[in-house]
Amino acid sequence: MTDENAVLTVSHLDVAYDGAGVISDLSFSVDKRDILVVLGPNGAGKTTLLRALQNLLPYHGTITWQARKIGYLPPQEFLQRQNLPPLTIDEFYAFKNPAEGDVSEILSQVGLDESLLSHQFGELSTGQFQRMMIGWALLDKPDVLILDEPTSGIDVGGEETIYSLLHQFWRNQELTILLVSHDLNIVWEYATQVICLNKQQMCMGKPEEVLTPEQLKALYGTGIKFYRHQHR
Ligand SMILES: Nc1ncnc2c1ncn2[C@@H]1O[C@H](COP(=O)(O)OP(=O)(O)OP(=O)(O)O)[C@@H](O)[C@H]1O
Repeated sequence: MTDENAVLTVSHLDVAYDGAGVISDLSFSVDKRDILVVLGPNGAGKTTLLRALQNLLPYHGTITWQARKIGYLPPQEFLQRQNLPPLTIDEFYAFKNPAEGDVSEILSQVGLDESLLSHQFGELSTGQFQRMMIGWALLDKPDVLILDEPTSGIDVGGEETIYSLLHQFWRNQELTILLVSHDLNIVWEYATQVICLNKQQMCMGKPEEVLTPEQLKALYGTGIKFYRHQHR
C-alpha cells in the first residue's frame, strides 16, 4: 500500500561497495514538503544513500519515488568554483532547455539581474554565484531537491544565501528537500524530519523529538556540543 502523501518510500535498503556493506536494512519514508536532513559522522553512508536514491549505485531493497521531477544541486567542488568550464550563465542555463521566460523568472526569484547572463562563471561574485546555482537547480521546476552538504567549504555569507534562498522556495512552492548536512544549526532551523545514519538507521523523526543529547552522543560519540536554536 502506498501512502498518498509520501514522495519517497525506502524499504530494507542495502548498499555495498565491492561486497563491503555501507548501508544496511534502511527503511524510511519522506512526505511531500518535508525537509529531511541526513545526519551522521564521516563515513556513515550519507552520500552513498543520496546516490542510491538517485539510482546512481546498485542496491538491494526497494526505493519508490512518487515525484514529478527530482533536481539536485551540483557537487561541492562546483559550488566552490573549482575547475569550472568556460561557459556563460546563459549557456549553462541553456543545458536545461528552459521554456520561454523561465530564465527571466528564475533570475528574478533568486534576485539576480539578467545582465549577468552574458557573464562567465568567474565573473560573478561569490553570492551571485550561489544564487545562480540555486536558480539552475530550480530552473526546471523539480518537486524534489537533493543536496549533499551544499555549503561545505563556503563562507558564512554564502551559506546563509543558499539556505535562506532554498527556504524561500520551499515556502512558496511545492518542494521536498533531502539534504546531507553536518551542521546541527541547519537541522534546528530548517529540518522538518531528520534521519540519523551510521550504516544503520539510528533515529528518524522530527528533530525536536529524536535529537536528544543521548542520541547525538550515540551517533557521534562524545564531544558534540548540544545546542538548540530557540527561534523556529
Ligand atoms: N566509490 C566507493 N568505493 C568504495 N568505497 C566507497 C566508495 N564511496 C564511499 N565508500 C566508502 O563507503 C563508506 C561511506 O561513504 P560515504 O561517502 O557515503 O559517507 P558519508 O557519510 O557521506 O561521509 P562524509 O561525511 O565523510 O562525507 C565510507 O567507508 C567510504 O570509504
